[in-house]
Amino acid sequence: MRYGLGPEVLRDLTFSVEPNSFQFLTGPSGAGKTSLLRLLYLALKPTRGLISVFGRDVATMPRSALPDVRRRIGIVFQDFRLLDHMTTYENVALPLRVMGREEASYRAEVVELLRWVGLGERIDAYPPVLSGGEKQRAAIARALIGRPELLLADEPTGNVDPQLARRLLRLFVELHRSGTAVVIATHDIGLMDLYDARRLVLSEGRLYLYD
Ligand SMILES: Nc1ncnc2c1ncn2[C@@H]1O[C@H](COP(=O)(O)OP(=O)(O)OP(=O)(O)O)[C@@H](O)[C@H]1O
Repeated sequence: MRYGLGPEVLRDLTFSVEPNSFQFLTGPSGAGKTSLLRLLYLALKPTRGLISVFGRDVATMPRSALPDVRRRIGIVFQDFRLLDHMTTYENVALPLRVMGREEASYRAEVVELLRWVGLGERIDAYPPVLSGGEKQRAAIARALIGRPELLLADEPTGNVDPQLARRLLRLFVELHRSGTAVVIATHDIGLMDLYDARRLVLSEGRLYLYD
């Protein structure tokens, strides 16, 4: 992967994320973690090389197939990407609304998840008035609500205190136990030490696997 005429950001990577697996993706700032997650989310195309997602080659996938593939992926962006004109509840419920579900069938589920991530009091608040940590938890809840087959999370505990980080990690582990493949990009060694899992380590554009 390279951006424009810049240097190669990622090179000679070979790995797979197995269904129902759990892994941390780590490496120093600028090592390419976000780029790798964006490649897996099909938000970027590799300059060279082959990526297949859910068994389909990304290079030959028609644009029309993208929404279906993305619906199977939950993603927590580093900058949250919440919609400011929707309440916390509406942001989190959005993936279910897009799937065409009736509100009556999911309202309780959304409220329960919001309570779980500690946003029970912020259900009707709009993102501009949320703190960084609250936005992060709303972004996590939105990524989890559709029970995706693959969860990609970019520094999902970067804005919360260590106690809440542990709680969120537990949520990711539970999701994994219920059948989701989880990839968590993080710098936080303390967080990784809390859960014995595979580590994908990026360094100078290359990937080292510690199973
Ligand atoms: N849109 C872009 N255009 C040009 N270069 C980019 C772009 N996005 C990222 N890069 C470069 O690619 C490299 C990898 O960046 P990336 O954001 O993937 O790293 P990261 O490991 O996620 O970093 P951090 O931990 O700081 O978020 C960096 O050198 C960065 O400057």
